[in-house]
Amino acid sequence: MAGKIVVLTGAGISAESGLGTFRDEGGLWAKHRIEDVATPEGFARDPALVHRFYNARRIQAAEALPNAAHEALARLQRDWPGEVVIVTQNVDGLHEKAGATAIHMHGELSSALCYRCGHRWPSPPEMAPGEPCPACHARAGRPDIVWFGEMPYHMDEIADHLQTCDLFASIGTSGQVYPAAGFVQEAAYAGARTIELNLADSEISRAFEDHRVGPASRVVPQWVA
Ligand SMILES: CC(C)NC(=O)[C@H](Cc1c[nH]c2ccccc12)NC(=O)[C@H](CCCC/N=C(/NCCC(=O)O)S[C@H]1O[C@H](COP(=O)(O)OP(=O)(O)OC[C@H]2O[C@@H](n3cnc4c(N)ncnc43)[C@H](O)[C@@H]2O)[C@@H](O)[C@H]1O)NC(=O)OCc1ccccc1
Repeated sequence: MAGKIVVLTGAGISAESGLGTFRDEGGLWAKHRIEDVATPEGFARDPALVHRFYNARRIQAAEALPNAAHEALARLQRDWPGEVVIVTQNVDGLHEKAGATAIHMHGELSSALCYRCGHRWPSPPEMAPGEPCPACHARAGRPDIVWFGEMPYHMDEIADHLQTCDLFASIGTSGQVYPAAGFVQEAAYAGARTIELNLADSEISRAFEDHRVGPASRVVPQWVA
């Protein structure tokens, strides 16, 4: 019986598609204060600033194309005789553009959320403060993104997959943000083999049995083949 594979992806898998990572040279967090643009407190303080930040990323992501790493994972998900679950920290839609399905634990740029009634709807390219909710009509629209201090999405489903996978792979993530950075321990503890594919060592490289170092567009297709 072919094993079950869980693949965790981070910003590094989309870097070669032209979408900046967070912590690398000239990354998003070098240009923006996390407290201002990626916390509920920052949104309450200055929603216009937060919308500008996500509007720019939403337009960039809409124009971006998946690279060979996204395509290789879509192929693996299609052709592997066992189950392949992609859990992504990314808010871009590049896994889906490559034909794969992914669990978005930190939300999606293409979705808007009403913080009054919880309704979700396809986000307009540009959101503005007081975005009206099409369900309750409150002017309470926000980017459907998990900010720091907020509970990530689909955590129960993800926990089940980590408990039942035979192989856990991590691609393009620095391992600095929890709970995602703790997934390798959960999977290893449940008996899974573990592999990290990254451009450089991460905060959690020691937790992995196997490593492939290099750009995702090269090492992921090689690993899948
Ligand atoms: C800074 C850190 C210490 N803080 C946290 O972890 C906090 C607090 C916290 C919780 N538990 C803890 C335990 C210890 C310490 C702190 C905490 N966590 C939270 O607040 C989380 C919510 C965190 C989510 C925040 N939102 C994001 N993103 C959406 C926004 C947006 O996109 O704007 S986080 C964001 O940063 C994270 C890290 O980014 P990466 O994707 O890894 O990117 P990065 O730039 O860092 O690294 C890129 C990597 O790629 C590599 N690379 C570059 N180019 C390539 C290339 N070409 N090929 C291959 N690899 C490449 C580089 O070498 C590098 O390694 C990702 O998750 C990403 O989504 N919520 C929460 O904990 O809720 C309660 C809770 C309680 C119980 C159980 C569950 C929950």
